[in-house]
Amino acid sequence: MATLVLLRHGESEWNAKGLFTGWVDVTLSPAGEQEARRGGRLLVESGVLPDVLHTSVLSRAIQTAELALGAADLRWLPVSRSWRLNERHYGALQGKNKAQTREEFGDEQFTLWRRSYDVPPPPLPDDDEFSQAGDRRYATLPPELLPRTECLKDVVQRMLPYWYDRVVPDLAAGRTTLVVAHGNSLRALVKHLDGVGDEAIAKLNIPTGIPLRYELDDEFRPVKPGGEYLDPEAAKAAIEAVANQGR
Ligand SMILES: O=C(O)[C@@H](CO)OP(=O)(O)O
Repeated sequence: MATLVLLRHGESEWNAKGLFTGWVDVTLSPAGEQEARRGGRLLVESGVLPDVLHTSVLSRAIQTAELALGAADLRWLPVSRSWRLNERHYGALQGKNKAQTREEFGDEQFTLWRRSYDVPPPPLPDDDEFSQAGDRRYATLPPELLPRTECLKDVVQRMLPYWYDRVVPDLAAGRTTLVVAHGNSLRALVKHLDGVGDEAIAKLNIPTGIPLRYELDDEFRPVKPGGEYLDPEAAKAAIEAVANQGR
């Protein structure tokens, strides 16, 4: 049996403005910083003390982990970071306002781009101001792996190698493992863990800043499907708010 804790970063500056973010490297809003610290306090109050940390290479996840672990007096934890835990690349929607996009393209197309399993938005040109084509943090990534857009299926495919090769070994060694990542990279991981269907995953949303604990069996599958938010009431309201973004 092993304990896995998933934490979506706190509210970012672009979450607050209602913009599609993806791989754009925005920082936390002041409210997001508070959420991150509260996430750390929830870990302590629930007696869930991680031994290791995994994050994406995006600042909002790194900041969240630092603030949460600071609040839990666990800044010293060993850490591993990977682009494979990054948010879904949102293609040509990066930098666009969600409500305006919904108005311009209609609810069906908006929902398809935002929550369908296998329909990616149009690709983002490399010369776009919100492109990551020249970003140093991806310089060692083979060019064919650097996405220009992704659907959730693509995220599952690029995230799973990191899960099997880097996270599972920590769990197998009995380490309580904290993964701090993003709305859609965590949806991809939850889809895998809980075996959520391609249709049903459209309805699954992850709130910012509230740790989600999973006890995993010897095959690294949840003992209790869906896991357990450390603040279930707050999670319920926040999940609803994520679902309604752009409306
Ligand atoms: O903009 C994004 O990158 C994500 C997460 O904030 O948005 P959504 O929840 O709409 O997929």
